Amino acid sequence: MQDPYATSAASSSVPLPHQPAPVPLLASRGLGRQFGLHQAVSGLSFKAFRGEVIGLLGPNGAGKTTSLRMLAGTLAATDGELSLEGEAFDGRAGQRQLNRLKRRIGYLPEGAPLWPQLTVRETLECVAGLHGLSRRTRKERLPALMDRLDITPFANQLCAVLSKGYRRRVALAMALTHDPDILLLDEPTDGLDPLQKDSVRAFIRELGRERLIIVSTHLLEEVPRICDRVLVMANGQLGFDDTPAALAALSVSEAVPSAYRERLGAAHGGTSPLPVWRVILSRELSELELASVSRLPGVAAITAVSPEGAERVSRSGRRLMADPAYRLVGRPGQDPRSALARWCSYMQIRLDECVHERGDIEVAFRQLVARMAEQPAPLPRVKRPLDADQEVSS
Ligand SMILES: Nc1ncnc2c1ncn2[C@@H]1O[C@H](COP(=O)(O)OP(=O)(O)OP(=O)(O)O)[C@@H](O)[C@H]1O
Repeated sequence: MQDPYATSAASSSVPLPHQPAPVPLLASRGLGRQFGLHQAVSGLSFKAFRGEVIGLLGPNGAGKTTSLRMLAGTLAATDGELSLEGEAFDGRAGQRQLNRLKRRIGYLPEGAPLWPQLTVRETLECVAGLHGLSRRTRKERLPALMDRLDITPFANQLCAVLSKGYRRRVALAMALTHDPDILLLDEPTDGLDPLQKDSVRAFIRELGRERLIIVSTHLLEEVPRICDRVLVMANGQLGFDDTPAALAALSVSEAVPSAYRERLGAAHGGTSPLPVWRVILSRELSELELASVSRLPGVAAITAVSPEGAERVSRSGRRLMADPAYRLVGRPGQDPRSALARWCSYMQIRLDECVHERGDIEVAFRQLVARMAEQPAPLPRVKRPLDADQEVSS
């Protein structure tokens, strides 16, 4: 996985003139959806590229399903537009144009709706027919897909009697029938047993090598395993767009004094994490020495932390004070460790430990969502452009 700080530094570098900016496979600009007077999603903007697996996170009601439905072309947007390899689609896109979008997209909807009166095989045949796949392509693709998702033994079973986990797998197979290059998956591992969860996650990673995958999930532990990038939504708005490691790092940088966080974070989009190291030295630093460290290249701040268990026991059983521990905050994209090591050597202070604090994705998610909840909710437009539940016909 990429180092988040390396990413921040790279993204801030100016592209060389001869390098054309890559065209995103899917992009959304100011996408929004209003249901009646309720603004469910507003100002959703991001660019997504082939080969990315993007996690879409957010608390219940954040707007994830609404966003995925708009991206899949099954729900009309009331604001903004999305584009597929540069071709723009907005709420007024015609059916023919939307069908072109749908041919490129595989969508696994929330709840995995199936046709109860059809068998698994009939379901996949039917979906393949709707996508206009030739008999030959169906013969090659469907058995392989059923094998990969372990549903071959249930091929002749009615969908109505499938267990929740198998319904999910059949729905995933339906989304993949036409071999789309964009996959939008709404909670794909919901209801699966632990072994199947692992198998589907591995499958998603495999599929993501050559496609773009956007996957909504409440299972935060699966995000670092399958995603290269995370979008976090709350109140219908996007509040974070970076790597899973960068999201986890937010939990550590939350512990950084707010004055530094605001000063440095604001310069990097507000939610950018600051790189943090836990440092243990052979002796305590004076105020003067702390000020001297905070001026080293790449250092934003250094603060003393109270170590858990303020004392330790030596081999002889003697109680010793714990080593002085500090939290060293780097500037985004910079690594202050060598400067610190040189300073310690000059000052004849032993640098016992300098460990990158990676943080905890669950803690970071909670903190971020709580912070986003404090922001005012988006105001709906007074005029209703569409009825509350108007959808795009499929
Ligand atoms: N068809 C609809 N008509 C009216 N309101 C809707 C409709 N669909 C969604 N909403 C509202 O839009 C908001 C966002 O819902 P959405 O289902 O997108 O959230 P979510 O993040 O997917 O939630 P969850 O994690 O619970 O699935 C909610 O307040 C929901 O009640």
